[in-house]
Amino acid sequence: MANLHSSLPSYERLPFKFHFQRVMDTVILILLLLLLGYRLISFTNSYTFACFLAFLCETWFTITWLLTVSTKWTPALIKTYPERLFQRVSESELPPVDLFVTTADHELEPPIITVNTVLSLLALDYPAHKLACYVSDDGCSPLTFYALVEASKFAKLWVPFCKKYNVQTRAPYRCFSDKDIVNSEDSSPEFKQEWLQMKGEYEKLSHKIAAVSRKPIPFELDREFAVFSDTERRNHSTIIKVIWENKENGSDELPHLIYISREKRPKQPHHYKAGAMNVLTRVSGLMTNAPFTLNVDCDMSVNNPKIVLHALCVLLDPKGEKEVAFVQCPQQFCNGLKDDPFGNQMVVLFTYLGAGIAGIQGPFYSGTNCLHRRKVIYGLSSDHDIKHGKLPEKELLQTFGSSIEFNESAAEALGGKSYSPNNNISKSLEAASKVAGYGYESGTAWGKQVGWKYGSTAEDTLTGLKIHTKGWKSEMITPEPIAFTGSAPMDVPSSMSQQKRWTTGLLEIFFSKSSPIFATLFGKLQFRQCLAYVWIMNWGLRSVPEICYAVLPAYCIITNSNFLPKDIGLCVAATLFVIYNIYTLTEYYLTGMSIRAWWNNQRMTRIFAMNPWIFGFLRVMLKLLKLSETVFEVTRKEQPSYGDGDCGQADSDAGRFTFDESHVFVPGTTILLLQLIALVIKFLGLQPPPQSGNEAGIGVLFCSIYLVVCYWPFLKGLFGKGKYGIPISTVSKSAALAFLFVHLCTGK
Ligand SMILES: O=c1ccn([C@@H]2O[C@H](COP(=O)(O)OP(=O)(O)O[C@H]3O[C@H](CO)[C@@H](O)[C@H](O)[C@H]3O)[C@@H](O)[C@H]2O)c(=O)[nH]1
Ligand SMILES: [Mn+2]
Repeated sequence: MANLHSSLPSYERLPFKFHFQRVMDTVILILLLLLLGYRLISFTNSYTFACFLAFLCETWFTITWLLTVSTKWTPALIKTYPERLFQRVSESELPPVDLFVTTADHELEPPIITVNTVLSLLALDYPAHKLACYVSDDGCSPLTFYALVEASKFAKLWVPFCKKYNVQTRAPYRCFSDKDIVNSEDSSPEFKQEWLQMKGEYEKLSHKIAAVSRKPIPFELDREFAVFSDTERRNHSTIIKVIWENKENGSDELPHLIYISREKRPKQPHHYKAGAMNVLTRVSGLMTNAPFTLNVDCDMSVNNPKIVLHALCVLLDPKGEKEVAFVQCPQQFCNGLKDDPFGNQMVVLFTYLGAGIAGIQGPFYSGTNCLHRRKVIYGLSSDHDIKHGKLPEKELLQTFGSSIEFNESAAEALGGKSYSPNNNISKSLEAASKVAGYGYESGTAWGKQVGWKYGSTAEDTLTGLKIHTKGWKSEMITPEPIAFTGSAPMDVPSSMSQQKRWTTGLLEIFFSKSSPIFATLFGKLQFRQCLAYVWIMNWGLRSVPEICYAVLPAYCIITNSNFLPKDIGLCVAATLFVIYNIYTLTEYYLTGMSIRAWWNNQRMTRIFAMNPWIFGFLRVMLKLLKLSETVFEVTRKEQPSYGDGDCGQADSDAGRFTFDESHVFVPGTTILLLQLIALVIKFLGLQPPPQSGNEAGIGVLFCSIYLVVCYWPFLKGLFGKGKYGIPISTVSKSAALAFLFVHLCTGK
């Protein structure tokens, strides 16, 4: 029986079919093709510029839809069975895992957030002596360091408490905001008492951190902090501090905790997050060299303490061992505002497109919540043949740089299967400092063939794409409860800048040597996986037809012309509109979302497509013309204040649209003003006489009004005050653009 059991796979990929979706996807595709066909035929007797432009835009939308359909067509679900894993691997045989956390700015990312993430990692249900947690601080902040030192003291109480009572949510602020835990009838008085005690300790910890953040740290008082005394954020030497070392090698102690702030020098490129990840990879390679790494952003805390075991079900499975490079867990958000007002929770997107991609070559690497194989990060392809230590020394030097110690560890990781924990923590400090220096990578393969890839602000998608190109698969796992939870941007400007960065980064990849198209032609990227990558990279390109299409109704009303097809063609377009909306609404309903959430997402898709995406597109164009470089702007994270709500967000105005001075709001405001001007012209009867019976009819009017409804938050913003109002500078720019447009249309 035992044998039979041990031969069962520890994970399964279960394909399934969304029948309803397939039918609807196909119907919509057919309608789109009919519309294009009608347009082509009607061009023979009536051709107008507006119709031609509309045809081009609709062609683009049809291509986008085709990519969507292909991506969603064969969804799959991965099931993991940790109990079966233990039939094959005993607890003492479990491999070590290195944990990476990145933070970059103690103001945009308050240290208490990082602390919670780190605590949730230290408390993972996994032998502690096989874990090592490395925190990369690109902000070189003594405050972050201080917070981690204090957190490690608290961890000595917290981790045993979590394990003793099998607490499920191990990020303290989330645990303490869940009052049901302690109010439940099942909890023992002893637990309740300890819970309150822990809560008190956590409060002390957060007060300490808050107090220090209000005043400068007195470096001279504490030798530990002296290294920070003459540092500037972008000009300092490497700082590596072993905050806690698990010297006893005990499984019930705490995992190692190491703070790293890599060397930075002014004007030297540091490659943002990708650069930080490569330093983490090298330093950990010297210190613990675990065959697997788990990386999270500073705001993504563990929600399922058994997650490493679930991921290992895939990574250690005989089949997974050969095929699967990384295991990705979805990004889910615990601070979700009601009805997703800013359309950034992406629930429906993850459910359908996420499952779809999982059924092809596997999920994209999304930068966080992911377990990688170290040897794949070091550049191994799926049909590799490197045996232990077989890589010639010269090749190692050219690939991995000049550190002999690191090259030894890399050779071991590439060839070996040594799963026993290495413990060279303090001994490796000097070598570690060297590999974290800014010049270390020059002339090596870091950022190109090995490690996290440079050249895109979506380093995650690029790195994952390179791995898929080598023939590896990836798997998406969704255990119960969900693996990690984080925070989605809480306001519109942050969402906009995040969308802008994503579009920029994705489009950068599309136009580079690493483009998925080349990867399919010359590499091992599967064809439909390529289409899935093109689908997501198409965001930036889509902004152009979206904007043209939104300008068309205003143009047609102002000039009294028409861009919509006539007769049957108009029926097709109208049916398409109705079916598309009913269909998307059903998808929201099926995922348990409200009608409001559906509408918010519909309108935010239009707003994202026409605002941040176009800036992403323009930035990449400028980069291609070598006129500017792209940068990674860190998203602001909200300070958690447990006690109210799930993630501590209880602002009554949360969910209201806010604006800032950024250019990102100019296109939207202009489009809105254009529609308003057009509607005024229409209702005052100021339109010119129609040309050859082609006047702007009810359809055009409907499109214009629909856009005003989509831009309702902007309309309110025109009259709002403070951060709720669109700044005068933005309104003036948009007004100038709108009037220029009207002038060009009418010649007046
Ligand atoms: O110079 C930098 C810039 C950023 N980061 C870290 O990168 C992470 C992601 O940054 P964030 O501003 O939170 O970006 P998001 O848009 O939320 O991130 C998503 O998109 C990024 C790519 O654009 C991925 O790297 C992330 O993993 C993914 O969660 C954070 O932990 C930052 O501290 C650095 O370490 N160094
Ligand atoms: Mn983030």
